Amino acid sequence: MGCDSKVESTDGFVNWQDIVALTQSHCKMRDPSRVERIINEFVQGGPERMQLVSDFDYTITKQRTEDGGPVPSSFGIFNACKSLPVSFKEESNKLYHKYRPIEIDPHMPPEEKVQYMIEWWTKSGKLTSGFPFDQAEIDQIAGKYKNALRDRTHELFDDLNRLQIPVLVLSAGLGNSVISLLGQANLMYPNVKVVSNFLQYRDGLLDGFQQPMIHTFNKNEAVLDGSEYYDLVHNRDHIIVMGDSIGDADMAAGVPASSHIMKIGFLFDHVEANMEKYMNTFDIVLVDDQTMDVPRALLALIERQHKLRLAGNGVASATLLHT
Ligand SMILES: C[n+]1cn([C@@H]2O[C@H](COP(=O)(O)OP(=O)(O)O)[C@@H](O)[C@H]2O)c2nc(N)[nH]c(=O)c21
Ligand SMILES: [Mg+2]
Repeated sequence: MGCDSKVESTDGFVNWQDIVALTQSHCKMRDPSRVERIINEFVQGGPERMQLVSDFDYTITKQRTEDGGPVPSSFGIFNACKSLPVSFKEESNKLYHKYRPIEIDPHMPPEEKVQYMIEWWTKSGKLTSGFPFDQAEIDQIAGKYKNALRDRTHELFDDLNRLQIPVLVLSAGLGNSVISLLGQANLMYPNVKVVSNFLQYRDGLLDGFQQPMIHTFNKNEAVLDGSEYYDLVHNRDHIIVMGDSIGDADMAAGVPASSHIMKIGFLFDHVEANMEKYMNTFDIVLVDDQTMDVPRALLALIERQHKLRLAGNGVASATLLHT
């Protein structure tokens, strides 16, 4: 259905019920009035105050494809490469089976998990060392999944590029796969930055991951402190955060407390069991939504008001259908 917005207002105020994408039955909001307030702040602030932070795996890629085919994670794309030594695959599997249950253990407090996660990413880096590896292998596999991106991802990235809104793709996975897939899908616009774990080479052989290590518990904007990207976005206090895991909601941690943050969560697995947690964590929960329609609807409103302002018309007085 695209990002239709049915907005009729004489004072520029947007009612959430008029945003068609938000009225869909699979779009859930704990507090619609809060969502409405933030949208109006975004609309009034304009594109120059906006930034978007997104997870990659199962947020930019789909959680479910039309043909039911699986979508590998960024580490999964690497692990599917044929030239990897058998011992690498075995050891890496062992690590996964040891640490993944800890990562998702609902009883262990996060403070305790951090050490285990650092251990996992460190051991994984050590394993990813000492053998030759050609990026072309990742490119070949990633290329097969260009169509596994959410519907209208291209339109979303076009919107963001046109509005010059910085996009941070933050992934605790493997950056080489992320960049490869986004690049082959022609989405690596100049306003897109990928912060993730990248392969490092020494003397022609793999030598683990480059620093800083990005794991599930430091996967937020604080890790950017002092970087060029931080300088670019630190004045942009209107933030859209998108993710599919509960931890993704914290990706804007590190930005000034006064910021307005809209957290969008894509929920697919174990919907009933997870619903309450997602509703308490994200402002908007999208259940089995494999599109970018909701973030696009927000951007359409921001762009519409921006254009009216540029045209010398301070408030929205137009009726705009099917933008
Ligand atoms: C170190 N390490 C971490 N992971 C997983 O990769 C995920 C990357 O984290 P993420 O960027 O939050 O991606 P997500 O969208 O999949 O949540 C983590 O949640 C871990 O479960 C890993 N997965 C594989 N296959 N191999 C690894 O070495 C490895
Ligand atoms: Mg994810």
